Amino acid sequence: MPTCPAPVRPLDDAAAAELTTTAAKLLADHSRATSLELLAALPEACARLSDSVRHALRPVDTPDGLFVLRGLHPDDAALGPTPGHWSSVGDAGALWDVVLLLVSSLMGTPIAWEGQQDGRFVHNIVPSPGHESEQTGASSDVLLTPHTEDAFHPGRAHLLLLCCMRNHDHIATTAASIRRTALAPADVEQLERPAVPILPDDAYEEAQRYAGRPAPVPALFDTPEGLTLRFDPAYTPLAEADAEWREAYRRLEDELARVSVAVSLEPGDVLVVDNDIVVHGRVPFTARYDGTDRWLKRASVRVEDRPTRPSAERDEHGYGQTALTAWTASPACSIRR
Ligand SMILES: O=C(O)CCC(=O)C(=O)O
Ligand SMILES: [Fe+2]
Repeated sequence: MPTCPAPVRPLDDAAAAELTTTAAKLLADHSRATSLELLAALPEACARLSDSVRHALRPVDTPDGLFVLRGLHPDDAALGPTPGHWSSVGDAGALWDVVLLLVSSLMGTPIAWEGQQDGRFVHNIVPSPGHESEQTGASSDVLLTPHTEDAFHPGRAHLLLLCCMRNHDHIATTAASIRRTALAPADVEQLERPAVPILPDDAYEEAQRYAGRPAPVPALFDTPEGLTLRFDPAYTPLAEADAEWREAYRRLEDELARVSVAVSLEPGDVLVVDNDIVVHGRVPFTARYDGTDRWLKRASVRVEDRPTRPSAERDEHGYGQTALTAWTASPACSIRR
């Protein structure tokens, strides 16, 4: 896999300063990055940002289905030690939560899940003791298998944003674009057929207990701009599919592996991934557990009215999970802060 394969969108010093100053002011006005009032203030704050920031955050515009925004510079010492678990992050790196929320809001609407990381709109991805072999962001020893983020749910993000706080060991995120694959038309046709469901991943304990019948979903969808995909083999009961579908799925996995790139994020980099075009994962690594581990902040963004998904998704139950959106999130929602 090539090591520096993603299109880089540079952010000049003035644009970077604009984002961090705006974020610092929002944080000073609302005291916490998790404040609902801060979320509600994001659109107005974004409206005041310059064209050069806006230009850097134009939609993903290549078949790579991703880009790296480069030019932000977190102060490693000021961040403090990498927490050992998302639940102990507290306010660490809160300025970067707000920067990421601003970047997200320029591209769409940030979303959160009540059932994940306490309903926070910015998740912290850190290796955690006891979780080394899971298929979640908290793992380390295992390859995090390429997946569509929140593939089990019709309300999943259109864009996934990963902002790097720290990555001393240059641990790569992997990314594979369906638009770079060369599948036979017969395989595409097979995989456009809803054969098996995608089940909630281990980050959603409540959804995993949902009693409703899972709906079979297609892995591929044809759009005027090209194919999109919904893919999470680790949570797909492949044995329930017929042989033809399974074989086509295996060839899809092989093609995605063939075109996969490894993106090692530097502190301050924001990787923007189109969740309809690209599956992402992470290479295995040995966690340090000494306060200097890799640390990413993650946001999920909806971009409404994109013709990238089959309309049948609207009838799915989503295993009882509902995405909360930043502008309409209100204290009535049971977000714990
Ligand atoms: O650690 C990474 O690079 C990616 C982890 C992941 O899949 C995620 O945060 O959604
Ligand atoms: Fe992921």
